[in-house]
Amino acid sequence: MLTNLRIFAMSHQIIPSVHINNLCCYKIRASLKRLKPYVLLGRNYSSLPGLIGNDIKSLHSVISPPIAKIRNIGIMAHIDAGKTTTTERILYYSGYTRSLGDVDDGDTVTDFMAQERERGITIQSAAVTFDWKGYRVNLIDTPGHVDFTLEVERCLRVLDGAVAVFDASAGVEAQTLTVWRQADKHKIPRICFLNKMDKTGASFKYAVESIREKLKAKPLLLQLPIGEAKTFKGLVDVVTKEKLLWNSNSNDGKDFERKPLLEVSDPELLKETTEARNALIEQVADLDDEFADLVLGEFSENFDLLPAEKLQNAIHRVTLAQTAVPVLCGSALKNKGVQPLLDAVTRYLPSPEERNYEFLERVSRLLLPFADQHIEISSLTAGNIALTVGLKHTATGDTLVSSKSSALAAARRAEREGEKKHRQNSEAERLLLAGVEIPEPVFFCTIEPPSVAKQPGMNGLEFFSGFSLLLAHTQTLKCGIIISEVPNIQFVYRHLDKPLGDLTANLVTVESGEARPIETSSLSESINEDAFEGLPRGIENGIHSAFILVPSTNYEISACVSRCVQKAMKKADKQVLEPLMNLEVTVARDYLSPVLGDLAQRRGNIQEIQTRQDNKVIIGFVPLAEIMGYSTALRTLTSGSATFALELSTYQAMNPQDQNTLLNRRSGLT
Ligand SMILES: Nc1nc2c(ncn2[C@@H]2O[C@H](COP(=O)(O)OP(=O)(O)OP(=O)(O)O)[C@@H](O)[C@H]2O)c(=O)[nH]1
Repeated sequence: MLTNLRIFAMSHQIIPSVHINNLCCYKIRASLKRLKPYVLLGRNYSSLPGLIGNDIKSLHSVISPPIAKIRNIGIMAHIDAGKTTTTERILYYSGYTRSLGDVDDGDTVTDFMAQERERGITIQSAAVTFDWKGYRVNLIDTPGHVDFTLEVERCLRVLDGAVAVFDASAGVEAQTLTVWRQADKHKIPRICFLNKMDKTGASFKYAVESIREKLKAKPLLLQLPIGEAKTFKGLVDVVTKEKLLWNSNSNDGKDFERKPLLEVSDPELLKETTEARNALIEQVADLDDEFADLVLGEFSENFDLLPAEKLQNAIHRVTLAQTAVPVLCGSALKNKGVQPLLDAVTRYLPSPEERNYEFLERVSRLLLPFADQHIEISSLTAGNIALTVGLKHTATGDTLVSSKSSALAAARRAEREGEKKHRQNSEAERLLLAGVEIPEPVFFCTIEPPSVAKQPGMNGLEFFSGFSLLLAHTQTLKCGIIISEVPNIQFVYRHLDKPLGDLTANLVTVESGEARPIETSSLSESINEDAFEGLPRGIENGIHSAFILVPSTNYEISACVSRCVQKAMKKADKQVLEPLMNLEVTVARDYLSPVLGDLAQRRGNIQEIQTRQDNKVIIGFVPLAEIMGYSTALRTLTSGSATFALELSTYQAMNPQDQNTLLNRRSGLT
């Protein structure tokens, strides 16, 4: 039996979680003989779903729900849209917790790292499992901060669906676009939740328009808000034509009433809802042939007679096909709209069997995640997310198989499928699980512990597979967010111990098959034998480093080659290209001038200043070299009220003056 796991590594504890998908009823059997559930209870948790005390029988129902009843979802958004707050409400209403956690009080379940609680932001993804109306939901809360884009990417790979949370007063923001594109890449069906409907400036219409315009998505309005900002008190279910009002005496939002809209009591709202429902039916019929046939046949005369269930089934198919996105609204903080969101998750997002995965794997030890707590289990049905421990050599992006022969069989099948180029959803696509796409690195440095004693603190970095990933994470480190585990960043030059001989690098051009020397560089110190083992790599590194102006290379060979290329470039007409970043800064009107002034000093090129509710959004470009430490500067300039997002745009030619300054600085002249 060919097996296949998706590894989802959880922080630097090196606990990869495993997402097992399968169309049929295979089971994973762990080699563990003992079945010993252990749960470390911290905050006020209810018993885990289906688990009463240490009842092992009920544990089986915990770990073996039917695949059709499983939802593996992620919550994604721009920073501060309210993902963690929404997740907290979800956990509370599902009975997973008995008290409401608050980001602002630093006691949420999913933001369990000390840094997360201190800063009130999500840094690493947390997975939790709970039940909702007979469904098993595995949920991952992902970070919204631009520095942790990679963390979002590795989560998306294991999800079958996602809830995109928006701040209803801001609509689509810079980082929303990034995570939306990532979800597009992994073909993840989505639901939009317009959160913060209670906030001053909240606008349902504005947020929906921004989804249409900026995300180029087709919003399906499944709800309408009753009131906005201060007057927000509930919502209308457009599909069933019911109003949902939250009891103002209920602090936790658990109690709400669902009533049909009536002509006598709500004539205006009923009219508005009927119009919205008719528009929704037409929109879905345009996207789903089966539903179009139904609507045009039986119900063409009167859409009111169309049963809600038929419409819901069609919305599910459209969501799965990703031709449109259901839009819901609410206020997580004020405890409104979260239960209908959960209903929508189970109703519209796909189960694992509706996605195209087929294989599973034998593993030695399995754990079910409950944020920072884990329960050990012996087996797990396909379609779940679980953790496995002790895999020393695996990293994010790896695919585990049960044996070499199954891996070879998979590779052969993938190859065969690869030849059939035009087939959609090919077997190859299903066999070769998507890797993590690492953002292009923009910083280069080497990190070393200041002493051997500090080495264990850095072990977590090993888990980031590959050099470039480490570089990508350096960006995070530079921004000063995960500092406590990692020592200071320094540029490090390596020395070789055993002298062997001198090295000379010659740079030549080859014209009509004839080599003509351009430049020569010799190394004054001697190098040793070992250095020659990595000769091709060293040469490549040297040329690379000469062009991109990194401060150091790994080996003396590289240094010599680099110097040679740099000398040749000095003689030539050279043009330095520097990384240029797309920048979007959201700032309160009062702080616009100082922020613009600061950007001018940073060689910023402002393209547009938009008005978004009470805020101004500055959109433009800025050279990466000028934006170092920007988060601290911006915080100081705006008393911490502004946010910004950065993304590599392109490499642009520097003007002669800036280029001279840079080259002089690099050669130590200034
Ligand atoms: N008015 C209002 N504020 C909210 C709502 N939901 C969340 N907030 C506030 O918005 C801020 C950010 O909330 P979080 O839940 O941490 O947002 P997040 O998206 O998880 O943030 P990151 O994980 O850092 O990206 C907090 O101060 C919340 O109290 C809401 O529905 N209404």
